[in-house]
Amino acid sequence: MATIEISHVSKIFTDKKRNADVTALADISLGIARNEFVCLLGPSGCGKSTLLNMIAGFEQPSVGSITVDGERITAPGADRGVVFQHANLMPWLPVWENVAFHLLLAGGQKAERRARAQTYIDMVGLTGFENHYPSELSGGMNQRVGIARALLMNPQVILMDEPFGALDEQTRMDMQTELVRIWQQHQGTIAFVTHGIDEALTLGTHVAVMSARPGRIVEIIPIDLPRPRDITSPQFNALKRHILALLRGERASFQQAGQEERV
Ligand SMILES: Nc1ncnc2c1ncn2[C@@H]1O[C@H](COP(=O)(O)OP(=O)(O)OP(=O)(O)O)[C@@H](O)[C@H]1O
Repeated sequence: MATIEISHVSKIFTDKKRNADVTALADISLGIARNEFVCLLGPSGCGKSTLLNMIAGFEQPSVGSITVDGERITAPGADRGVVFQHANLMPWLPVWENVAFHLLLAGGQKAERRARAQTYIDMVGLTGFENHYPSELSGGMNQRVGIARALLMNPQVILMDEPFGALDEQTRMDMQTELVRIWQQHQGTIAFVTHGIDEALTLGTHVAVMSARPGRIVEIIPIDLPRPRDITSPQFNALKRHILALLRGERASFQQAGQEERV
């Protein structure tokens, strides 16, 4: 059985201001197996974040169900670590205290928190920055702190919502390399939301291409390319061309339907 099982999930939001319903997702079924790294790729507004938020337990499906290791998701839990576009760190706490923040909430002793934090600080390549404050770090380093904080709970799955979206190109590529290394070392299951075709193809064991709203899964593409991935290789470009064609097809049907596009 898959670690994450999304079964016939639809999500309808009620837009109270306009007195209308918005169907964000329609009949999504997707299984993510243990240790898979699945990138959710699709046009803006197709419901990627909504789907991730439902796996996280922040939102509930209107129809269908989501399970993690067979347990139906009804609320957030320590089995799922979440990393957002912005790390949302506590500016008054040093790196190690931010990494061990959940242990602080749980009433853990300082020595234990410090020791547990160090493992993950080392894993994300921040050794030596334990006592720095978030304002003293670059955007990429702050994201590493956010990733370490999510890993510390040793979650079954890590859910990432455009975690590198706010970084410059070079830092983003460095972070992608780091994330693949961490994923290989940590042996986790990852669902990763992105706008970037290159990013999805660089990271994923699979890319789930989604349609414009209401979001559906158009195709789940297994990515068998060797790592580290060569973004200039003919195989990489062939996959990119295929995904572009899928997304262009989606965009054309979206525009024909007379809807506004926000890509
Ligand atoms: N709380 C909400 N109430 C009403 N509508 C919502 C709510 N959250 C999301 N939506 C709508 O659901 C649709 C999907 O939004 P979502 O943020 O999941 O898309 P996305 O693919 O992650 O977009 P982007 O790539 O631009 O971040 C959008 O049309 C959005 O306006």
